[in-house]
Amino acid sequence: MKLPTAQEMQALDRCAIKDFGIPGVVLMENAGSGTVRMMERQLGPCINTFACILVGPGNNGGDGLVIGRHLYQLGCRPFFFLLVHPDKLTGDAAVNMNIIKNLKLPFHVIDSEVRVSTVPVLFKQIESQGLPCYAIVDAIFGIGLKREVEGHFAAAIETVNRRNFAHGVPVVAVDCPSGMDADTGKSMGICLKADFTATYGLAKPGHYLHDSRELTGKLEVIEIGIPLEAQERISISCELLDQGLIEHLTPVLRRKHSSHKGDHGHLLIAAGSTGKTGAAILSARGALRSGGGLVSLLIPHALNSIMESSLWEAMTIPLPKSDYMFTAADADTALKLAEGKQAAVIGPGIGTDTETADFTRKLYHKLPIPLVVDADALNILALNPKDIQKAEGLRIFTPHPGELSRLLGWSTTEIQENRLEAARQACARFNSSGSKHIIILKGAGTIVCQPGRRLMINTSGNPGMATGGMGDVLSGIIGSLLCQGCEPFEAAAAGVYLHGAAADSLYRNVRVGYTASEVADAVPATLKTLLARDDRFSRNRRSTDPDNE
Ligand SMILES: NC(=O)C1=CN([C@@H]2O[C@H](COP(=O)(O)OP(=O)(O)OC[C@H]3O[C@@H](n4cnc5c(N)ncnc54)[C@H](O)[C@@H]3O)[C@@H](O)[C@H]2O)[C@@H](O)CC1
Ligand SMILES: [K+]
Repeated sequence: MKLPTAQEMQALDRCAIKDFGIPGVVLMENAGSGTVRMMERQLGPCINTFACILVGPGNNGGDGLVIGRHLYQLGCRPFFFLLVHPDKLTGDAAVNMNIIKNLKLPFHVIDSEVRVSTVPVLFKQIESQGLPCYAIVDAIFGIGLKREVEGHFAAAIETVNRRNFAHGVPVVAVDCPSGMDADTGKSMGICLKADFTATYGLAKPGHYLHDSRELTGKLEVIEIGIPLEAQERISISCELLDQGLIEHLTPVLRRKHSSHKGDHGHLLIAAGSTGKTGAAILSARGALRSGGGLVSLLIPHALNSIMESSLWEAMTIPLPKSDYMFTAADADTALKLAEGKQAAVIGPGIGTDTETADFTRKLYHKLPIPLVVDADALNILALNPKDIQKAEGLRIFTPHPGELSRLLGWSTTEIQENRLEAARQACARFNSSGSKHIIILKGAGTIVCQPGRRLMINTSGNPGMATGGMGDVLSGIIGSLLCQGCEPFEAAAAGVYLHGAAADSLYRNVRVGYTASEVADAVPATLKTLLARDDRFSRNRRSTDPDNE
């Protein structure tokens, strides 16, 4: 699914109205009626209840008026709380206000902080008439929010968030919770906390970024009649990364019956130092568990026995001049060992010693094959970010916000509040003209971005993943997908989705306490589930295939 920014969504609306002749008021009617259908699906029938509808100054408020009218049709009594004087509403919102007046439906103007403070009292008065409250509808601001929320708007949002006057009453947000920046998910001073959000036409990036899950609640996309042709005319760069990506795992999932290990790629991993040998093991495990044919692990020679005893399936290559950490004197050997491999990973657990930094920089600049650049390798590059553009082969960077902060010189808060922009900036800075290095900005809603390509926000994953070693596993998964023949962007995106989906399979039984190695071990079953869900892979299966047993 495409995720338009506020500006792109406005362009889509305009295109539907101007190019296809669909009146805005029709789109608004569809938005409102669709939301009421969603409410009845989620909350049950609304007959013999009342609803409080907070109406803002723009078209989001107009949607709220339509919602109230449709609830009324179904036997619910709507009470409108207008945050602007009704005479100030314009366009389609004014059309709908006129209908509310003609129907003589009750409304209260709460256009000052003092008036907002009367909302709980009015609520109790309505309640005392003997009807239960069905829902509070937040139609204050949608994608037209322009600045920090202040004054009586902020007071109204705070009143709903406190909800001490309406315990247990569900809050339904219209398009996005008021106060949320639809592009970034950032709260603009204050943001309403919804239980459900009905968003129109397409979801927006903000619904998947920052802390928006807590603000948005359960999200549903309501079809409002914007023609698909309009989507083809408006360029939308951001997309949702979901299981639709499975098709890009074709090289991994479709194996010839006669395939052998040499058909599934050979990955080189440079990882580990004293105290961080686990990072190397986890990266190799991620690679092997996602179907990699062969994995060779470069390791400082004094640590080799640990690797040999822990990793049976990977080959370890002790580097002779590196004792407990990688040294520059082994860089040429490592470059030589990369010959014949399809991809490499560098960084998990290597530390940032100056010798290791020289070793890493040499590999980073000289390796001609695609290289996943992770963890300490990113911290090493951050010491001299200007050099990042000078690389022989394609690079896939996998920073978490802290690592990207060092690379970009932004604070982690700035990155978290502007995750899409941070990923775009990194893409611009790390690429020179013609290069296609990929950025994976990790965290809730991991972003995958490549110049001239799509920008994707991941939907898989859960808070249980916030524990050591998860990133090491991801680096191995992506390296392995590269080796198996996935295109770089697809390897990055599908790898991110697969990693999160494997963790989600564990999260179904436990919330916290599962480990990175368990996530790696969950990858094969996750791949099988993804395969089973996708018809393209189940078609043409023969009765003798193991899956049919
Ligand atoms: N044809 C369309 O354009 C459609 C629009 N729809 C709805 O319309 C919404 C967008 O409508 P608008 O563009 O009117 O925008 P909004 O209704 O989101 O808000 C804009 C209004 O709020 C004011 N405002 C913005 N930030 C403020 C702040 N911080 N403090 C105080 N006032 C502030 C603006 O001056 C303007 O009056 C969508 O989110 C959606 O709910 C839907 O009805 C579908 C069709
Ligand atoms: K809203």
